[in-house]
This record gives sequence, structure tokens and C-alpha cells, in this order.
Amino acid sequence: METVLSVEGLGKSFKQIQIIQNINFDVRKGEIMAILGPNGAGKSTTIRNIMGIMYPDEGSVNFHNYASGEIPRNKIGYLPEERGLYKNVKVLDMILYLAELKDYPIKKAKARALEYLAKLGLEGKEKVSVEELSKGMGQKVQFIGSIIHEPELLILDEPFSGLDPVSQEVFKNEIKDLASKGTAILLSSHQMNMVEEVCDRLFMIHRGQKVIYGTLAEVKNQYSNFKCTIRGKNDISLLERLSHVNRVEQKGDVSVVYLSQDVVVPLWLRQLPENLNIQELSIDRISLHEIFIDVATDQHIVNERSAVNA
Ligand SMILES: Nc1ncnc2c1ncn2[C@@H]1O[C@H](COP(=O)(O)OP(=O)(O)OP(=O)(O)O)[C@@H](O)[C@H]1O
Repeated sequence: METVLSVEGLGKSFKQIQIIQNINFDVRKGEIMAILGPNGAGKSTTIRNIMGIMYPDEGSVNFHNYASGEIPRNKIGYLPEERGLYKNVKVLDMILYLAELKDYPIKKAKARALEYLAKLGLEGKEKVSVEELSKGMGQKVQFIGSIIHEPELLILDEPFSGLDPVSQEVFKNEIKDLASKGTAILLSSHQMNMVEEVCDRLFMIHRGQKVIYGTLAEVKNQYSNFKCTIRGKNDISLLERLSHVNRVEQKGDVSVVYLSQDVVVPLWLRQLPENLNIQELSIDRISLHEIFIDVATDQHIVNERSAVNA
């Protein structure tokens, strides 16, 4: 797939403190790439360097064959972490103003704006002034502003925050739809369930450095695939002695047994001892949420390894 954005060796310091270091990834046409990491990891700093809001100390950002200084900004859409629209401007005028800033034909912009306002449940709000909107509604308007000019690359910093579950679904579907039509999307989010549902690949930063980079399937395969949850009173040492066990976590009567990558689940189930107390048992895939916590807290619960492709 065609590479739209490539980030190479990006590094940035503030007051001699290295915030991000040697960041490398790309975003391809029609894919949703998630950029993840705990608070303060360096995600927004990376995005701001891509957007030319700040300049990197090291490395480069390329959009197709354009180098940093030459990137045609009207080909990029950006929903920043800090939300902000002019308060005393009417919704439709606000969107058209943003389209004009990107040199997008106004007639087309108007048709698109009305289409998206209806799609996002804001039909009839065209003439309402921005200050009269709720926080979530304002976010929807800003989102429309970021895509009004049909950008080839869309960068979304925390698009789901502050949205109710229904609106999150609408946003999620819209983001997927844009990608299916060819938009390259870089998405930063702390909502792992959402990320898991939409992203094709992911990049995780921890303490300013890459710790995970790959497709969702690759990441899951690298981190032990399965966990077995058993409800029943059991001695932890009995569970720890089983084969293919990376680690056991016990809370009251519930034990979570994290299995190693090479486990064959039916065989593993067959070797469970007869004296195991099983009131309930389930086998599940490790979630992205668990992988995130594992990496971000250096726990190595799900896998002895700390990184994928690092
Ligand atoms: N302008 C600045 N001057 C000094 N330090 C900064 C500046 N901007 C960011 N930082 C620091 O850089 C680090 C990374 O911040 P950044 O906003 O990139 O993190 P993030 O991964 O986006 O976090 P969050 O999930 O909380 O939004 C933090 O320690 C932050 O304090």
C-alpha cells in the first residue's frame, strides 16, 4: 500500500529533556494507524512535529515525496487535542471558514458540511452559534472542519474523548468509512476498545520511545495470545506449575492464568489436574487494553517480552 506519511528518526527535547527519541513509523493510504502510549509518553509531541506546529531536533517527516517544509497543508486534516472554535460564529460559517483556509471550493464545502452535520446528528444546527453547542456537539463540528476539504491524511488526537457512547459509535464508523475511501488516518486515543475496533496497525510510545509497532494481529500474536480465567478456590502454586503458564494473577476465588505464545489451547485444557476447583472457566484472547497496561507499567504479565518490533 502507498505510503502517505513517513516519520523517520524523530527526536525532540524541551529544556534539555529528551521527550521523544528515534520515532519511526509510516501511515499508508486507506489505513488507520493508532498512536498509543500512557499520559506524557510523547504522542501529542509527535503529532505536533508532524503538523509543523513545532520542529523536531532530529529526524524528518515526509508526506508522499514532500519534505517537512514543503508539505501542502491543505492535503492534511487535523483534529487537535485542544478543542477550539470561534465562539460567536455560526456552525456552518465556522466550517466554511475552515474549508476556505484549505482553499477548498466553497460550494462543495457547503454541500459536504450539510451532509456531515446531518450524519453526525446536527441537522438544523447550521445557524446556531458555536458557543451554544454542547461540548460533544462542538467536537463534532470541529471534526467536520478537519475533514471538510477531503484530506489525504487525517490526524485525530483523542477524537472519542468527551463523546457519549452513541456519538463514539458514529465517529468510529465515520473514521472507518473515511479509511475505506482511501484516507490515511493517524489516530491517538486512550480508548483501547475503540482502537481495537478500528485500527489496522498500531504504534506505541513509552517514555518517548517506540515499544510496539505492527498490525493488531502481529501485536496480539507476539504477546501471549490467550488467558484462562478460572473461578474456584485454588492454590496459586498449583496453577503456576501447569505447562505454558507465563504468570498467574489471583483475586479472591478468581485466577487469571496468562498462557505463553506456543500454547495449544485444547491440549492445555486436557492436561488440567482433576483436583482443580472449577466453578467457571473461560479462555479469552488478551485484549489490547491488557497489553497496553502490561507495557505501560512494565509488568510483563502477559509476556516475558517487553516489545514487538522494538
Ligand atoms: N511545550 C512544552 N514544554 C515542555 N515540556 C513539554 C511541552 N510539551 C510537552 N512537554 C512534555 O513532553 C512530554 C510528552 O507530552 P505529550 O503531550 O507529547 O504527551 P502525550 O503522550 O500526548 O500525553 P497525553 O496522553 O497526556 O496527552 C510530557 O512530559 C510533557 O510534560
